[in-house]
Amino acid sequence: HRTGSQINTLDNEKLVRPKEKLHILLQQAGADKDVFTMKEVIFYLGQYIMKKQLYDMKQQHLVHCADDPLGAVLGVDSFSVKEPRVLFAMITQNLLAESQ
Ligand SMILES: C[C@@H](c1ccc(Cl)cc1)n1cnc(-c2ccccc2)c1-c1c(C(=O)NCCN2CCN(C3CCCCC3)CC2)[nH]c2cc(Cl)ccc12
Repeated sequence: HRTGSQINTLDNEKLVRPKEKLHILLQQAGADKDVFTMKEVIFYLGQYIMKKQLYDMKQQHLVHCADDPLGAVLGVDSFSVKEPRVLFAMITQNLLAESQ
C-alpha cells in the first residue's frame, strides 16, 4: 500500500513557473526567483498565509482569503488545509507548464 501523505504523491521536485498574480504573492512571502519546485511554492504560500494571518485563529486548518489577493488567485473565499488535492488543483491553475 502507499505510505506517506497524499502530498508526497505529487512530484515535489518538479519545476514550475507561477503565473503573474501567484508570483507576486510568492515574492511578498520572500521568494526571489521565477522558477520553483512545487515544494517551494507550497512553502512560500504557507509563509504568506502566516504573515497575513489568513488562517482562522479558532480552527487553524481553515484559511479565509475572500478579502485577500490569495482569494482571487485561488478562486475561493476560504479553504481547508486538510484538502490538499483541492488546494493543489487550485494552485496548478496558476502555474505555467515548465515543459512548454
Ligand atoms: C502540511 C501543510 C500543507 C501543505 C500543502 C497543502 Cl496542499 C496543505 C497543507 N500545512 C499544514 N498547515 C499549513 C498551514 C496552516 C495554516 C497557516 C499556514 C500553513 C500548511 C501549509 C504549508 C506549509 O508549508 N506548512 C508547513 C508547516 N506548517 C504547519 C502549520 N503551521 C501553522 C498552523 C496555523 C497556526 C500557526 C502555525 C505553519 C507551518 N504551506 C501551505 C500552503 C497552502 Cl496554499 C495551504 C496550507 C499550507
